[in-house]
Amino acid sequence: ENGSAAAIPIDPRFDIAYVTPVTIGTPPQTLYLDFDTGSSDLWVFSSHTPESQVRGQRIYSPEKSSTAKLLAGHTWSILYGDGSGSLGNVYTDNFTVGGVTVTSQAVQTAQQVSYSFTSQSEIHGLVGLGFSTLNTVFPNGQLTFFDNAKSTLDSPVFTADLKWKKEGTYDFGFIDETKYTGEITYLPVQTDPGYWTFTSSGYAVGDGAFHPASIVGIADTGTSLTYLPAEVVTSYWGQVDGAVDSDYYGGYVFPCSSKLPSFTFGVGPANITIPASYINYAQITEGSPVCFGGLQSSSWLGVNIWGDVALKAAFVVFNGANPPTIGWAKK
Ligand SMILES: CC1CCN(C(=N)N)CC1
Ligand SMILES: CC1CCN(C(=N)N)CC1
Repeated sequence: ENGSAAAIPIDPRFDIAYVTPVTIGTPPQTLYLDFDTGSSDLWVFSSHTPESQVRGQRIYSPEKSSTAKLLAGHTWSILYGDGSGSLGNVYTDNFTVGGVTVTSQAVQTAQQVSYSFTSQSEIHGLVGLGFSTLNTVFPNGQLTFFDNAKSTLDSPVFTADLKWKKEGTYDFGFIDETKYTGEITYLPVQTDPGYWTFTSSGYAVGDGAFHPASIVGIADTGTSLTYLPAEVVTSYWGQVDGAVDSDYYGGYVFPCSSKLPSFTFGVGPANITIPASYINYAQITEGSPVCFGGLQSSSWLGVNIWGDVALKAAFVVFNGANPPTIGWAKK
């Protein structure tokens, strides 16, 4: 059975993250979760999360679900790139996204969440769509929703059609030809250590010359911005008057009134152009004349990340066949 579900920006001012409605258990409990191709744990705020750490989030209560089963003796603990994290225990239960149901999905219930999750009331947990090798459940790692659902889908794929300040979609099991233009260019995926890792063929700043390069990075729906090698981002921000890489603000900032160039990245013989508006990411605080860039340096990260700023410029196919590949199309 195939499915389709909304990817809803959690903030109307800038695309910090997208959430998608899911139902868990019997009777169904609806939560809005952050679908994250950069991790592989499915965890939720729950009746096991201390009240002091819950601030407006919906919670999953396994004790209210007739189909919930404790996965005895199993625990999990995860730390994300931005220092946030969570930990807890594990149940299996019915899990449905856009009409696709997995009847015994490992649902990791949070017993602790870090402050950045407590402070984000719109995110009720995460659905990891990375490779299951990254799953943190101990002593036995669990499968992602996609790995569990794959065999029931017409095709072992899911697609991301994220949008700038608008609702997009995640589709499961099929490729919707109405969501893209031209051809889809498929690239090989390196599945070790477990991200959707691919190699971009280069970049161009605005209408400038294309610079062939091999940029190894991950396609990551769970990261807001795009983080690329220092030489790439310095050549981009070098075209913007007043842009500086600010220690104080933690990245490239620029005068909000600046006219930004677009950014084009190569996908095999094809390319995707990120409009300037997507890179004019947000004012550093409401009403400030200083804006934070959507393109930042990856030098402190140790990995290049094609986050939402890049993904929302494309229609992206996460092909879970053997071997997996990743497809990119304009839209
Ligand atoms: C490599 C890092 C990318 C950002 N992360 C994520 N989307 N969960 C954490 C891992
Ligand atoms: C993968 C990301 C999900 C959202 N995050 C957060 N709310 N602190 C960061 C990690």
